[in-house]
Amino acid sequence: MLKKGTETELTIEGVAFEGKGIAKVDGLAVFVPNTTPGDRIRARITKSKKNYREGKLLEVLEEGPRRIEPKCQHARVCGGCSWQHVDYDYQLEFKKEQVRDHMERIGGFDNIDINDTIGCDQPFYYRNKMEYSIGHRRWLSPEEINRDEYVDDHCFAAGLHVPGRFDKVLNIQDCHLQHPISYKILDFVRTWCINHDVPPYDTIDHKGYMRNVVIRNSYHTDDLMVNLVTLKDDSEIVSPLSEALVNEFPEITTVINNINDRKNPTAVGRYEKVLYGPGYITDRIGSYHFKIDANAFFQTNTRQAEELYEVAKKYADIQPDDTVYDLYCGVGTLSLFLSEKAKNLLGIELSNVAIKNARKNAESNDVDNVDFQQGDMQHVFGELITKKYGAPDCLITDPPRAGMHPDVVENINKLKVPKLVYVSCNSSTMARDLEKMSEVYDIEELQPVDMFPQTYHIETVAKLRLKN
Ligand SMILES: C[S@@+](CC[C@H](N)C(=O)[O-])C[C@H]1O[C@@H](n2cnc3c(N)ncnc32)[C@H](O)[C@@H]1O
Repeated sequence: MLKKGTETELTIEGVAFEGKGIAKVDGLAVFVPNTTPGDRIRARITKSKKNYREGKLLEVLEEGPRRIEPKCQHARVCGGCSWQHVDYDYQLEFKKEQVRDHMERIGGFDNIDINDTIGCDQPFYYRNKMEYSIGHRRWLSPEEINRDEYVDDHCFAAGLHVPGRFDKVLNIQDCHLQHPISYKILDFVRTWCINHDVPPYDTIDHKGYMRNVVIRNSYHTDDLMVNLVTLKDDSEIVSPLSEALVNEFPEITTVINNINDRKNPTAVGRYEKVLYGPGYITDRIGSYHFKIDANAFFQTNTRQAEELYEVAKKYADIQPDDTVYDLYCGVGTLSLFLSEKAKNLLGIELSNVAIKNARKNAESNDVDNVDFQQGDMQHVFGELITKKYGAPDCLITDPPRAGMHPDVVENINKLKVPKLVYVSCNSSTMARDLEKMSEVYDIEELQPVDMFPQTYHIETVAKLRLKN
């Protein structure tokens, strides 16, 4: 039954991990992306595992009540927004239920209260950075694939990689994630390169020239950066392109050229040159300003980062005598935001570059009650550091998707911190960690915040207090 390749009709009953719709056939789960509860669909089974199947949506026979028409023509193929076909209120409801499911199933917490998800005022065009790829082969549309004749996919393709395919680029015509000027700039670069015989990067043979176009814009100011990532250092190509861009789009405030001659498909070059303007943009989070260069980390949804930080600040309830720890502090944006009321704050972070930026950010904002320590949390955070900086009255932890190392969790338990705030971009690992902390700390409140509308990702802030 339901072998790979079988075509079948299914009714979607719920939503599972990564936002895929779930149907049940004789008790067996079938996961189908691009579907929503209540949809009656025709699907092809693409993966047959012992306990589940995966399917590909072929046709929606009857639409579920929460299905809407995606805004973007690329929505079903592109990896950028997997949830554009779901009405935004339902996205928020689902995200809350996903946190509940993880807390119950993984954390073992029953009947837990979870606040309604804080939604994004602007569920489209919310990103302040897009990293577009350039390739020599484009992704074909389903109609082209199903045609009986050969379709040549070689071209100057500019857009986004289809999930799991790094050799082909979806040649996008529009995008609803960043301000519309972003894809207009991309379109201009594509046309200019085609007209001037500038070759796209060939991922297989490691040849060609143009690799990425990265666009960063500021939310609070009018700064706009275009970063042209190329395989070679050739100012005869890139300088006239930069001039043409600035002439066409007076909104551009700086143009950078990152030269990446490595095979690694990153948009971070071995070195960079400033072609126009100051070489960075500036933005704010709350009242703190940040100088953001082409490769600096910065929260990608500025407005919603402020919402998230406000929740963390409220839950931290910092008092003037408090020593605060900010674990996994990145470039110190949250640390600065929280430093205002604290006696002192220590940020700890693995990345050397991020720590250097955190120190610079503190200096340029005249914040002198913060300190930053570089190192792997598992080894740095513990008795030694608390002897040096004092025991924390309040601790914020914002780990990567993998959550915290068990030794870090154990140290937090040993420290018995009066006020604890856990910020998480992955509620399943957060639930796992909170379960290990449940003998020492009580969960007082859980707040999901939607940083990435049109995707299944959800950020959650947990307020924890030491048990009496
Ligand atoms: C979710 S981000 C934190 C973002 C930051 N709090 C902010 O608001 O911008 C997680 C951070 O953890 C850092 N990180 C990852 N593994 C780490 C480790 N083993 N030790 C210390 N920091 C680590 C990453 O470099 C990253 O900056």
